[in-house]
This record gives sequence, C-alpha cells and structure tokens, in this order.
Amino acid sequence: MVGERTRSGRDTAAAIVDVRGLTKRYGRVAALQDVSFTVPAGAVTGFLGANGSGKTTTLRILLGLVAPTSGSALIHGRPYREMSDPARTVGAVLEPTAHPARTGLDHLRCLALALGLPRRSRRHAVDEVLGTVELTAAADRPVGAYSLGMRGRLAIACALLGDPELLVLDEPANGLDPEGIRWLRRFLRDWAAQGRSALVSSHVLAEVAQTVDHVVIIDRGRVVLAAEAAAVGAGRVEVRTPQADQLAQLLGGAGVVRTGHDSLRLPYGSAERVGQLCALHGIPLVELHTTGPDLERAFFELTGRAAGGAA
Ligand SMILES: Nc1ncnc2c1ncn2[C@@H]1O[C@H](COP(=O)(O)OP(=O)(O)OP(=O)(O)O)[C@@H](O)[C@H]1O
Repeated sequence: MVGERTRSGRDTAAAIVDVRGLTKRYGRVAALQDVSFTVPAGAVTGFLGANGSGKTTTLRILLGLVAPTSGSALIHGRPYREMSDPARTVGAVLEPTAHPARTGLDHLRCLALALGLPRRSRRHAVDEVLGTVELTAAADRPVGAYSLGMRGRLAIACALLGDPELLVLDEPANGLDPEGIRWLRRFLRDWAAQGRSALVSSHVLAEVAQTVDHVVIIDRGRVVLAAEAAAVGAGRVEVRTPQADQLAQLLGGAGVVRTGHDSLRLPYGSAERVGQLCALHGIPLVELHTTGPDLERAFFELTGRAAGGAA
C-alpha cells in the first residue's frame, strides 16, 4: 500500500490504532454498533460526533477502561491492557482531574512517580511538559486557582509525561476560550509535525476542523465517515451558464455534475479551465465560483445535525 502524505509530510501508511467491529451495549442502549476505523501514525485524527454519539465509549474501550460487547480496539496491534508500558505509548485525557489544593507542579511530580519514571529524569520530564503547555509560570499555584483552560493544559501535560507516541484527548476544547482553542490547535499541529499521532474527539466541529489530517465521524454509535480531512471537505466549483450542455461536453464529462438546467458542479481546482474554455468558445458565464474545503457541510450531511455542537 502506498503511504499518504499528511500536512506534516509524514508517511502515514501505518496505523497506530486499529478499531475493528466494536459494539457496546448498555442494557438496551446500543452505544456502539460495529465501529471500525484506523488512526494513522504521524497525524491528527479528529473523532467527531454529536453528544451521545459514542465517542467517549470508544475512547474508554481503547484505553481498557470499559470492555466491549464485541470487537476490538488495538494500539500497535495490542489491547491497551496487554501493553507492557502503555504510558510510554499512549497519553490520554478523558476527564481532567487534579486535586484543587495541590499545585500543578506537585500534581505532575506525583504522576511522574506513579508512572515509574526514573528518578534522574523525573524532574526534567516535569519541567519539559510544563513548558510545552505553557504553565511554567503557574506551576506553583494551586490547581483550584487555575482557569478552565489552564486545567485543560495541565491535563495534557499529564498525558505528555510518559513521552508517548499517541495522544488520546476527549473533548479537549470543551470550555476553552478562543485563545485556548488557538493554543490547542497550535499544540496539535506541532505534535503531528514531530511525527507523533493524536486522536482527538469533539462535538464542535469548528474547534478542530482546521487542525485535523484525518476525520472519523460517528453518529448514533456508527461510523459514517473515515477519511482524510482534505478529501472530505474538498471544495467544488459551481458554474452557471445558459450553454451548460456545451460546456459540459467541452469539459469531457469527468467529475462534471449537472445541478440544474443552467448549472454545473465541477471538482475543486477546475475554475481556471472553465474560464479558458468559455473564453475560447464564446460561452457566456453567469456565475463561476469555488467553494473552499468544507468539512462542516460533510458533517452536517452525514449526521443531519448542525456542526455547531447542539445535539
Ligand atoms: N455507563 C453507561 N451506562 C449506560 N449508558 C451509557 C453509559 N455510557 C454511555 N452510555 C450511552 O451510550 C451512548 C454513547 O455515549 P458516549 O458518552 O460514548 O457519547 P459521546 O459521543 O462521548 O457523547 P458526549 O459528547 O456527550 O460525551 C449514549 O446514549 C449514552 O447515554
């Protein structure tokens, strides 16, 4: 199989996560129904869906916190619980929790100890993750005095402590202000640029749409789309002309969709060719415009819900 190239330029043929036929029932509730997708290495994968669509359940199964009714969720080909040193491979934030009276620094130090990081590298690891999440200056303040965004960043720092290859973040943008969301996007882009992988869930598409290389969209416990983000949201070219038949013929048919008696839809990037053909053959153009990549439209079409997050 030929590897794809992500925005970070990495070869992502290899999948770090492989979810196969995952089904989870809670009594009569089918939280997940035959969910399958992969998470490519060296890229950010957005795991998108409305509230209650099954994101947290999937991530909990992936992290060995909940047993599936059937199917499997493997990281590097193994269930999380069977990995020899999971914290070195996966850093996860499902629900940020830290004792409010403890300082961020203490919280991280205790965690470093619990993870079994060697004594000599513990301090360095804690300082490094504090720097990465831009909390060095606030390290000595109690977590109870942190803003929501700072708590979110502290949780990410915890996930980074084991220097993992894969980050699993459940709704990391929840409650963040615009600056916090910008920070998160930057952080994820830098993360992928280092060749690392992330699986990031969100019910608010706009928060992550610009950041993800791949998307998995889940709706009512079923995967409705798993693809490269650029391909999903690929824009298109809309054309209106009274000579739509003639133009369609000149364009040769491939990728040309007749959307009305005087309108055509063409693949992204074909506007220039349309303009040249119209000029050459004297075809009057009433309208020619390109719509940009639009993950939001795909999300809405596939789930039938507004992408703003209201479930
Ligand atoms: N422990 C549980 N017991 C019973 N039902 C559950 C349990 N956990 C989840 N569910 C149900 O499974 C479905 C999927 O829930 P899940 O939390 O995975 O969705 P989600 O996409 O993460 O939603 P949100 O964005 O609100 O966190 C929902 O119908 C939920 O009510």
